[in-house]
Amino acid sequence: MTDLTKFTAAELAEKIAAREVSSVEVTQAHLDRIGQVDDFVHAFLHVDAEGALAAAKAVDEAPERASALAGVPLALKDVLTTKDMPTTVGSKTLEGWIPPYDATVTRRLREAGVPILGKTNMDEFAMGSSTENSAYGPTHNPWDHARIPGGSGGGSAASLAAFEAPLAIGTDTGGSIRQPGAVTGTVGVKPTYGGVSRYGLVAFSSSLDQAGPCARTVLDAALLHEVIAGYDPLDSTSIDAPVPPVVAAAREGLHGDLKGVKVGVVREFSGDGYQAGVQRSFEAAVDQLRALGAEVVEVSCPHFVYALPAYYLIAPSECSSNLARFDAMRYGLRVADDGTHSAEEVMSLTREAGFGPEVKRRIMLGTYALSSGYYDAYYGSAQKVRTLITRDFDAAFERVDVLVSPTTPTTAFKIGERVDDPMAMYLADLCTIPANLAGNAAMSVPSGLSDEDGLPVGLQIMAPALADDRLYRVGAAYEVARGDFLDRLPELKGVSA
Ligand SMILES: NC(=O)C[C@H](N)C(=O)O
Repeated sequence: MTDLTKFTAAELAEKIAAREVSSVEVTQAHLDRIGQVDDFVHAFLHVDAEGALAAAKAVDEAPERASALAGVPLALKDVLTTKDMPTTVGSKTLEGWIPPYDATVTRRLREAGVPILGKTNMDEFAMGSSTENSAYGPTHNPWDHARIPGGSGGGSAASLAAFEAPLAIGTDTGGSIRQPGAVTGTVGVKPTYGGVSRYGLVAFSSSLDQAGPCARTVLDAALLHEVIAGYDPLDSTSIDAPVPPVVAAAREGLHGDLKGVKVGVVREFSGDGYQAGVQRSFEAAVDQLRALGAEVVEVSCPHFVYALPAYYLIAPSECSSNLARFDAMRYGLRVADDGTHSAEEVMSLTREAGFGPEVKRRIMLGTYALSSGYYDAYYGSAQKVRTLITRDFDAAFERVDVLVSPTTPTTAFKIGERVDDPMAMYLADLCTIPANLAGNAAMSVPSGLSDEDGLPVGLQIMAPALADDRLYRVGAAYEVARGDFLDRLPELKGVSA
């Protein structure tokens, strides 16, 4: 029998629409796959077989398709609220919390007839680059069990690479969609800030957080992008503008022609600290873009090298304020509530017990950066750097249509390798952070496997705000030239094939 987990989302959607297969069959096939491999991968924190199958059945019984993805199941990062499933954000603080409302992204998925298989693992409050900061244990990279799947959205990316889901949702504050995409050989897109509603996205750093699509192909990501994007009055930073024509752009890209497209290679993102295999994969990808007809030039963005330090002032500052709401009174965990402690003691003991070390580190960094006397020197300077980075992008986009770089300096590192070295962990986002600080759109598309270690490498494509469609055109064209490589994914332990 055909293995329904091996198709793209676009193919599955067509088969379901033509009633060649039912959504129930497709959803069940993925639930079975999760049952077979997830003890090994640990991509999911919660699986909702009943809910997913009920949604699938509703699609099968509906007279009309609710969307282009109707019936195709999906894995949802556990940072987006779901009123019928727990939302833990990878933290003990919210263990068992069932939100009273759906995030706008969740609601749009349901309205589009997309069955939600479950919630995926993540670094606690999306702080991390390896999923090792999850309070529920790490996710493993399907390419190598001993390695990280990236973070914070490692669960979403791993679920795609392990064929547990054809589509997933991630969120990207500093790279949490793109870096996991790169190290698992999957596609991840951070849409323009404001392009996808943040309503119901548990906030880490509100001026940077952005939900986006994760998939195994560029066209699949585009189809999902179109379902979740668009203006939402419930999010004050949502952009009231038409969604860029991402699906049409992906289809155009599939013709494999990039004549007339100008591509800028970011000079600052190469050299020391970049693994040789990553560098070679990137150079080969640039050659392929050229072969597709693109005009390639080198572009300097001199302030990008300050993006990482600026991010580690801005993101922790916003986090220290956002996470103040976890006070043991309103949600989730409460300890020491035995009548012998004051309310303040209960709050502080609960925060001590509920937050992991990385979250505490960021709250302290942020509180320090915002404190009077230091505010101008730290937070204020970081905001100025943010403006300079935006100007670098503006200047670059006067010359080129898109910018490219490796998504990450290295391939997937070993579990445990960077846990005691926060700086090394932070460096995983060196190339992804500028797009978050400026608010523009960026994608990671696999550029095959590194010739050094046989692990996936990501090509990052960046476009101006509200020009997300450019990512899809270039990404899809490149993908055709690159060819398939997921068939080289090692067989997972415990899977009988
Ligand atoms: N949330 C993100 O986008 C991830 C980033 N690695 C961070 O730890 O902040």
